Amino acid sequence: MMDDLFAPPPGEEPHAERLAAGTVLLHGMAAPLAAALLADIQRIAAQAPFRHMVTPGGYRMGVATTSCGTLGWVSDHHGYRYSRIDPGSGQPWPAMPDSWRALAGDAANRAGFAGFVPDACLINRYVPGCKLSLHQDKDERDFSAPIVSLSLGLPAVFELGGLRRSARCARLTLRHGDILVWGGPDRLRYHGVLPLAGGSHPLLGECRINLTFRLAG
Ligand SMILES: O=C(O)CCC(=O)C(=O)O
Ligand SMILES: [Fe+2]
Repeated sequence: MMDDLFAPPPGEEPHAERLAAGTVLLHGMAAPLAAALLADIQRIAAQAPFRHMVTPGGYRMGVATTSCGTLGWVSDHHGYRYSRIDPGSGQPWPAMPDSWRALAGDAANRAGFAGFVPDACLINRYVPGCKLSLHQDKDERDFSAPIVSLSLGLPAVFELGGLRRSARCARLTLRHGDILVWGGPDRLRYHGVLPLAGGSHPLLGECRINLTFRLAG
């Protein structure tokens, strides 16, 4: 597959690009695992289907989301929060696969954040035209743990802003298999995703899936 040409050969370290003191892009780190990750995502989504959450302001999100782990991210007219229960099913969220937790811990470690053990993974699905407005990830209880973000499928333009909404954003392309880690002084940076461009990915088709691993509780 085309994209695999850009993944590091087995046993070789992924190219790590430090973008800021607490922000590292691990190019293609997850590409060799993409098929297994996708099979896990399909299993999780069979139990906790992707849905379009409604923001506290009453806006239906274009991005479709689900979660796995002890806690899942939910939004409704009461606000944004983490919940042990999937409001769609009334059941706990699907378990986070051990291999996902290990991969996220490994990525965090390579970025300089040792000992990261996520308890939540938010799974976002974008189709062409979908975007995610500039925001901070601040619903988690403890900001000492980083955010580990893994991208699959179509490439997206990610906006990396500053600690204030008004700060100028850097733009970077997140490609299939890339893992972006931000933490420490960068943990509360504003960030967002520009409208996804059209296209078709050999493995995922006309979509992009992003996993964000968090320590939420
Ligand atoms: O899709 C992405 O790359 C970012 C997702 C994100 O920022 C979030 O889920 O909070
Ligand atoms: Fe975010």
